[in-house]
Amino acid sequence: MIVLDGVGKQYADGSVAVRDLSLSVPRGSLVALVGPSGCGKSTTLKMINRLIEPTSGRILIDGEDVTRADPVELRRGIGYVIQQVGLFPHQSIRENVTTVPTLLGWSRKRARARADELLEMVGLDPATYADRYPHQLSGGQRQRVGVARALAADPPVLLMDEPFGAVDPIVRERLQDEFLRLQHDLAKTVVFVTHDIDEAVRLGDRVAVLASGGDLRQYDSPAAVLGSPADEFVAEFVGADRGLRRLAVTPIEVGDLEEAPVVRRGASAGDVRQVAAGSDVPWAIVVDDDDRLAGWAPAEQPAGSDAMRVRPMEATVHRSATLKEAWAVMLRYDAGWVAVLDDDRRLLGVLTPESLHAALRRSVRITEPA
Ligand SMILES: Nc1ncnc2c1ncn2[C@@H]1O[C@H](COP(=O)(O)OP(=O)(O)OP(=O)(O)O)[C@@H](O)[C@H]1O
Repeated sequence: MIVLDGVGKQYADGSVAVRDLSLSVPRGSLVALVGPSGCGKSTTLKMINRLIEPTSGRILIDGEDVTRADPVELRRGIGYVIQQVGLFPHQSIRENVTTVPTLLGWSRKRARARADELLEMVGLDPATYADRYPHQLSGGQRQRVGVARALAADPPVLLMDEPFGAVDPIVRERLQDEFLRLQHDLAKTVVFVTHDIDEAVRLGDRVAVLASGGDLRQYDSPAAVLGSPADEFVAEFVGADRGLRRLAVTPIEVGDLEEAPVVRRGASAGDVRQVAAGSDVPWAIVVDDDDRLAGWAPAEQPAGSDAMRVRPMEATVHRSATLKEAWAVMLRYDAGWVAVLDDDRRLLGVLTPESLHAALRRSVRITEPA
């Protein structure tokens, strides 16, 4: 756990970058510091690893005051990833990744094995990339190396300063996804600086919105920052389209789902008509004997045959999807509803535009401050 306790930084010229910031970052969670340019995000981050010395307050990592620690020792326990990666141009990718392990006196063999493991982990095949030099990589690949290097000595804490800021939006999204997957497995304590609210709500377990001078205006879950901004500044910063953004950070919950009329595979056209008549939709979902989705059947079945006509069901999402993904699927298939499935493609229920709206409202009620 990282605790900032009344931390401040006044530069020698008298300018105050951070006035009085208190914030706790729970162990294993990712906190995104977000705010407009010049509000003190980078200064705050650099005070944690003492690239900048605070002029007031205390910073504790697992109860230990960082200002009492030896700065070099301290930095070895803290991974640091910055936008312009800062790879050494004349060293191979493998050598870059093993910088800290080498400083720590690891054997060549162990450091090499670790580098290969990490390159693999960030999606770079070591056989292809380990012996290349930084200029032989794309911007996105260099950022991955930056992440691998920061993780090399398996530090419990990671500080990331706009790490994906220098790449185009599509690569950035891919890097964010990859990083989320890594973080899911590694559960580092991460402080992540960005000026991009979308990135902050996508990655952060919690989001800290800062105004000029490191003034903490809201520190909350992404859904709460978007759904109930603490003041005008936060509302403006998260944007007028925050409602749309909320879709992306609100997961589907089984309680949000509606029940749909269901028939088993092998049912007759008459069964479909009967089941649909008992509900207010002109269709039924078809499942097999294990409740797995098999398709859907329109209530209007061809005349003259009692065999049920089943159509393939494409508008589906996994239960781990967000409301945004569900909405996108609904639009893509021009469907009035999507089926929500578990890992075994068993039907959990359906989501309609109405239930989607209700789910969004629910998410704000839950996260609204008491
Ligand atoms: N060495 C310095 N001397 C004086 N003032 C500084 C110094 N470094 C930063 N500042 C000022 O401190 C304030 C905070 O800077 P900081 O880099 O922390 O902002 P930031 O929120 O990370 O901004 P950005 O998103 O633009 O990187 C700014 O007003 C900046 O001009």
